Amino acid sequence: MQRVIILGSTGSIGTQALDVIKANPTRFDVVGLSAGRNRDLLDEQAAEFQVENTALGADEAEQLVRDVDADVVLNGITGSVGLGPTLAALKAGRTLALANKESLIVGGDLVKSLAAPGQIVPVDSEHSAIAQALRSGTQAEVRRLVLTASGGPFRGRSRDQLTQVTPAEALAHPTWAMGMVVTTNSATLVNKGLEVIEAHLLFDVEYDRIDVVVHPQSIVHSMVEFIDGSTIAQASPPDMRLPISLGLDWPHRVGAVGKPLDWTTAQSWTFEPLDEGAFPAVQLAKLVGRAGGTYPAVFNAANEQAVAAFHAGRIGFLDIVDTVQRVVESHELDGQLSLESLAAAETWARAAADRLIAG
Ligand SMILES: NC(=O)C1=CN([C@@H]2O[C@H](COP(=O)(O)OP(=O)(O)OC[C@H]3O[C@@H](n4cnc5c(N)ncnc54)[C@H](OP(=O)(O)O)[C@@H]3O)[C@@H](O)[C@H]2O)C=CC1
Ligand SMILES: CC(=O)[C@@H](O)[C@H](O)COP(=O)(O)O
Ligand SMILES: [Mn+2]
Repeated sequence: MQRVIILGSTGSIGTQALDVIKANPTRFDVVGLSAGRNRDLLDEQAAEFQVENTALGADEAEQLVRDVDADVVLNGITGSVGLGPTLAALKAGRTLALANKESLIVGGDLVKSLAAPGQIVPVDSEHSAIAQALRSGTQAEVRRLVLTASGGPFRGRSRDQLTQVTPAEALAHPTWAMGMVVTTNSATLVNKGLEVIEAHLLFDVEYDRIDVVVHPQSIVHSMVEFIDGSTIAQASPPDMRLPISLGLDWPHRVGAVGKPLDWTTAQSWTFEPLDEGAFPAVQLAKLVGRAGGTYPAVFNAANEQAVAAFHAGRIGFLDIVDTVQRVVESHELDGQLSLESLAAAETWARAAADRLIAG
C-alpha cells in the first residue's frame, strides 16, 4: 500500500490523482491533502478519502510534508510557490511525483543536489514518456530527446495573427484539460520551453540534444532517439491519469487507468517543425537554461506575472513572451545559486515584469 500526500489536490492534477486512487483503494492510501484557497473542496475530499491531515497554502503544505509519514508526495501545486514543498519532500526522503515542473526549473541544482537517484519521478506527460522510453537503453546509448508539443490553440498562425487573440481563445487547448497557467503556457509555447529545461535537469542531457517537434494529436507523448538510429516513443490517448499513476507507484503500472489506442479505426499522427518566428519561447528558454543560475527562476517569475496580467486584460497575448524576454535580457547573475539569491531574483523579476506591464 502506497501512502500518498497530494499537494494541489483541488486542481486538475490533484483531482485526477484522486480518481486513480479511488479506483485502486487497495493499492493507495491518501494520508495528506493540500489546496491553495479552496477549503470547501479540500474538506469534501478529506471526508471522502478519510484524510486527517490537510493544509491550505504553500507554507502549510510544506509543514504537512514534514509532519506526515508517507511513501510518495505528488506535487500538483501550480507555480514556483511549489518549490518549498518540493524541497521538503526531498529532505524528508519521500519519492517526489513531480507535476509542479516550476519547482525543479526554478530550483535547478539546489533541487537536484537534494534528490537521491530515482527520488524524483516525473509526472509531466512528456517526461514520463521519456522516463518510460529510457528503459530501452543506457544513458550512453541516448543520442537525443524529442519532446512533442501540441502547438496549442494557435498552431499555424503567424505572429501578426496572434496580436488580437483573447484569454478565452488561449484557454481552449486542443487536446488537454488543465489549469489556467499551464494552459496559457501551452498557447505561448512557454510550457514547452519550461519542459526543455525540465528534461535537461531530469535526464542530464545537454540542450543541443533536446529537440521539440509539434504533434497536434498529443498521442506520442515524447521520444528518445538512441545511437543505433532507433527511436522509442510512448503513445496513448491524452489522459494525465496514466503518468500520474506511474508517478504514484513508479516503476509499476496500474491496470485500466486510461483507454488504450484504438487500432480498429483509421487515424493519422502528424509531426511538423515548430514555427520559432511566431513562437520564440522555446529558443528563449534554451538560452535561459544554458545560462543557468537564477535565469530560469527569472524566466518563470516574469512569465507568471505576464500570464496573470494577460488574463486581467492588462496586456495582449504577444506581450507575455515579449515581457519575459525583456526581463530576462535585463537580468544579471548575482553570486552563487542559493535559496536567498533565488528569492531575490524572483522578487526582482516580478517587479521588473510588473513595471513593463504597467508601462
Ligand atoms: N493539469 C495537467 O494536465 C498538467 C499539469 N502539469 C503541472 O502540474 C501543476 C499543476 O497544474 P494544474 O493541476 O493544471 O493546475 P490547477 O490550477 O488546476 O491546480 C493548481 C493546484 O495548486 C493549488 N495552489 C494554487 N496556488 C497555491 C498556493 N499558493 N499554495 C498551495 N497550493 C496552491 C490550487 O489550489 P486551489 O484550487 O485552492 O486554488 C490547486 O489545487 C503545474 O505545475 C502544471 O504545469 C503538468 C502536466 C500536465
Ligand atoms: C499534459 C501535459 O504534460 C502538458 O504539460 C502538455 O504538455 C501541454 O501540452 P502542450 O504544451 O504540448 O500544448
Ligand atoms: Mn507537459
